[in-house]
This record gives sequence, C-alpha cells and structure tokens, in this order.
Amino acid sequence: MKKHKGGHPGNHAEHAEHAVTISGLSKSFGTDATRFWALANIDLTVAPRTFTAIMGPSGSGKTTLLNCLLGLDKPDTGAIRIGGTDITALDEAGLAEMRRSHVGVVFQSYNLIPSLSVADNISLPLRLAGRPIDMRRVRELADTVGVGATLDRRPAQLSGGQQQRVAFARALVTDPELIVADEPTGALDTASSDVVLGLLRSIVSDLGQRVLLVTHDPRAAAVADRVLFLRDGRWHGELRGAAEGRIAAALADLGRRS
Ligand SMILES: Nc1ncnc2c1ncn2[C@@H]1O[C@H](COP(=O)(O)OP(=O)(O)OP(=O)(O)O)[C@@H](O)[C@H]1O
Repeated sequence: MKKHKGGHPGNHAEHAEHAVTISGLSKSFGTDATRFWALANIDLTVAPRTFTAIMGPSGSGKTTLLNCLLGLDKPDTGAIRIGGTDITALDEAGLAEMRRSHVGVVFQSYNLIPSLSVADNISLPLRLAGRPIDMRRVRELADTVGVGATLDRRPAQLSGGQQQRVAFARALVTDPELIVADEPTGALDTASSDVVLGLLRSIVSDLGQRVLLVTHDPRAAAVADRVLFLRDGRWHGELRGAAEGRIAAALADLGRRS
C-alpha cells in the first residue's frame, strides 16, 4: 500500500496521546426478573498503532461490545474513552458527531451508497460532518487503498474487494481515532480477503491507525498484533503474534468450554 503524503488536518501525532479505553463496561438486557448480562465488567485498551482482533463464540458479546463502542447501545456501567472523551456521557447529538468524525467503521456488507460515485462515497463522512472536502486527500486515500482509478465509477461497477477498499477509504477520510472492522472479509473470496487483510495491516503499520477487528475467521485474526477472546461477556485470554492454527485451536477450545 502506498503511504499517503499526510499534511492534512488532524493527523496521528495528535491522536497518539489518547489510547481508546474501555473500563468496567457492563451491558445487560431484559428486566430485573430476566436480566441477562451480555457484557460483564469489560476492560480494553487499544493503544495507538495497534491492531487488535476480537473473537468469541456466537452470543459471546462481540456485537454488543461494538454497539457500545459506537454509542448504539447504552452500557449499564463503565466508561468508553475515545479521543479523550467518555462517550457514555454524550447525548444523541454528541454520539452522532463521534460516529461521523472519530470512529471509522467497515462492515461485511460494504454499505456504499449506490447512486454516488466512488469519490463521493469516500468524501461522504466529511460532507455529513459539514467539513470542507479536500479532493486531493480523497484521491490520495483512494490511491492508498488501491482504487485510485475508479473514482468516477458507481459501486455496482466494482468488484466486492474493490468496494470494500472504498469502504476503508471512507472510514479513513475523517482521520478517526479508531477504525472498527466488523467481519470485513466475510463476503469476500480468499484473494480479495488477503488484499483487505493486507490493507488493515497497512492502515496500522503505515498510516499509524489503531484497528479493532471483530471476526470469526482465524485467518483474518492472525493478521492482528493480538487476539482477545470473549466468552459469556468476559475476556477469556489473549494471544499475541499467533498463527492461524493456534488461533483456531484456541477458539475451538473456547467453544467447547462454553
Ligand atoms: N437487544 C437484545 N435484547 C436481548 N438480548 C440481547 C440483545 N442483543 C444481544 N442480546 C444477547 O446478548 C448476548 C450477546 O449477543 P451479541 O450479539 O453481542 O453476541 P455476538 O458475540 O456478537 O454473537 P454472533 O457471533 O452470533 O454475532 C446474546 O446472548 C444475545 O442473545
């Protein structure tokens, strides 16, 4: 991946001082009689320039954790600090601004707007945030993720892998504190997955971003610096620099014990 030239407002020097931190996060569903704790006293620190994968069996709380991080679910207790702000204290307008400008999200389904060109999809978060659109930066980012030649096309004219790269450029355009990737390779074939995983790695190593990846795929998790395992709403161990086979074995073991 090409490094973009930087020089745009808000690059990572100023983000580096703030880790993204979650402390004492709990989230329950139901009423007193039927209360179910989807997350129970979770702590997490995502340091600058780190790539963290989260894995766990179905129902372990991964989506709930992401929803809390994105301000879509309100935690029962705990703090979530992004860019020096505890987002659990924000009102709806503050949460919307946080989602627009401070966290970039990439989903399994690329969620591009079909009627907009690639360039307009990439710049959409800036438009929504009422920020000036720097076309040079949009072009640089498109080059960085390898879709620089497709800026005038519509998403339907791109392959799945190319659409996911556009989604990454869109996630990066506001220079957020955190990139959250929720099963970003789930809909892709192996070759396109490899490109997207390489891109995730480069976003951390070359662009200095911090990435949180939620995945069921040990092959994807193996690209991360560390893999955290979630079960029944609690952490159950972590692996650092582990290969795919070791991650798969740990996940299978976790499933057997739940
Ligand atoms: N809105 C809700 N109301 C009630 N229970 C919920 C709600 N959302 C999630 N849960 C429960 O919380 C637990 C954690 O769910 P969550 O979706 O976070 O798991 P997950 O790890 O993302 O699972 P999967 O891998 O299947 O997506 C599950 O038992 C789920 O049934």
